Amino acid sequence: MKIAMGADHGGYRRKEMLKAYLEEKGHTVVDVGTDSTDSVDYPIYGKAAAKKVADGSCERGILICGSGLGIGMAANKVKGIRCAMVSEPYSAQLSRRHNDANMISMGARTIGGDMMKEIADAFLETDFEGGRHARRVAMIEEETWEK
Ligand SMILES: O=C(CO)[C@H](O)[C@H](O)[C@H](O)COP(=O)(O)O
Repeated sequence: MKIAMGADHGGYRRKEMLKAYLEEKGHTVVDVGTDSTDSVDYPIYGKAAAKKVADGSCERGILICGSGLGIGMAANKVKGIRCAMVSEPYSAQLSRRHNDANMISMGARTIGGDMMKEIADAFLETDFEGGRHARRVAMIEEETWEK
């Protein structure tokens, strides 16, 4: 699978580790940076990776910052992106089964490396169930929505 990856300085080392793991498993990673632990602004990398997923050049995206929160919020501002902020594999699996998430974000300051690998595997190996969930995902994607 072709996967967009992005991180800020807080997530840089984990991104490198996870990129190597995913490439070893046969995935292709499109790395939008950052490329060091020098301080940067996470929205740049969250949005850059999200655009790769939104324009179809990557099938999924994985983001890492200090908490996993801000970089995921930034990604979700890009139309067509459903980025789930996750910290364990079951939520990653459900984000695919029920929400058709096309990106996840994780926190390097809260999640260990081995757990990140398990989360990434769950995210990448789980299919969307469709059915009633497709209706709900379509509602998320509506431009305007009234109760
Ligand atoms: O999600 C974040 C912010 O909402 C991330 O944790 C950032 O990595 C964090 O804000 C970076 O903080 P720093 O003190 O500038 O390293």
